[in-house]
Amino acid sequence: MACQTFLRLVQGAHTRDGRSQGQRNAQDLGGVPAMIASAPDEIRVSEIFGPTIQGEGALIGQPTVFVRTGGCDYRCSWCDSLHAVDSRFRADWRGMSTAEVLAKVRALSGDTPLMVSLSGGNPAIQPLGPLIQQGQAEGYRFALETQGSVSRSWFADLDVLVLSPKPPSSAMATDWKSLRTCVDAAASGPRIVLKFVVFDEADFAYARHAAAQFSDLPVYLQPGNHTPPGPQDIDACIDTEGILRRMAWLVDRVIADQWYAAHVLPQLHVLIWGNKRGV
Ligand SMILES: C[S@@+](CC[C@H](N)C(=O)[O-])C[C@H]1O[C@@H](n2cnc3c(N)ncnc32)[C@H](O)[C@@H]1O
Ligand SMILES: Nc1nc2[nH]cc(C(=O)O)c2c(=O)[nH]1
Ligand code: SF4
Ligand SMILES: [Mg+2]
Repeated sequence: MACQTFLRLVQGAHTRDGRSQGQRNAQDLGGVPAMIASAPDEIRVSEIFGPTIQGEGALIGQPTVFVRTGGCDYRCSWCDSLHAVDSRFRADWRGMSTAEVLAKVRALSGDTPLMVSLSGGNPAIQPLGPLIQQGQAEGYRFALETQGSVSRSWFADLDVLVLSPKPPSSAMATDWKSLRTCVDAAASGPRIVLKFVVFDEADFAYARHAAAQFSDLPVYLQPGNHTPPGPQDIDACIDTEGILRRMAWLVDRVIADQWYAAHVLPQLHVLIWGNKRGV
């Protein structure tokens, strides 16, 4: 698909159906059970790749294998991983057992344990508890990235839980109660961090407000990117200039606000490779 066409598709998600944010989220959340793979222990996988470096947030720079699950209860207007969200890509997703996923992780890492990032889609809607336990028994560590809409008791077993609630520019509404439940579910175990995508002033204000409600959690801010996901010719339309402009603005904004506890980082992998898959 041509780059511009894809970009229009992604941006169009803002006003696609005229429903309110709350209505859209409620309907999407209602679909969660249907998105869990039919066999109860099967993990719906979009892609497994690496090792590469973690490009975002608290673990930036760490060699990591990514397990990207398929299916999400959100539809962020600017999602950079639509191939793991939109049902148009469903044919590329595959139901895999815990053993199959672990075997792939082992093969990619040359049997040397490292950090595994569980991302998606929303990995919280997949049965990942056994993978985390069995992988950890072999020395692998697990981080999970989620928007905080669905919590699981097995969050407590993670090494790192990255909660990335979605700001106004995403056109999604935050369920603050669910977000709190995620934090509570993980309270006894992993390191928990907040990561916010920021495109504009309203997103910045949202991040400020959300962080204030979880004042003991470290905060990572990253400039949003409008680079569409997918095709191989992605480098041709990477929005590097826009990303760096927003990055500079975000640094200024944090300093002006004396928000000295915040960390500001770009998506390093996007700067290096664009939104290319598998890196
Ligand atoms: C693709 S999401 C998958 C995990 C989960 N659904 C979530 O949103 O946290 C992984 C990370 O990428 C971030 N992300 C997605 N699209 C982005 C974009 N266009 N610019 C910057 N970050 C983006 C999300 O906010 C999240 O922190
Ligand atoms: N290198 C690299 N770092 C990442 N950090 C978060 C990613 C994601 O899409 O979840 C991601 C990704 O896809 N690649
Ligand atoms: S919650 Fe994450 S995976 Fe789902 S649409 Fe938003 S950014 Fe994409
Ligand atoms: Mg990504």
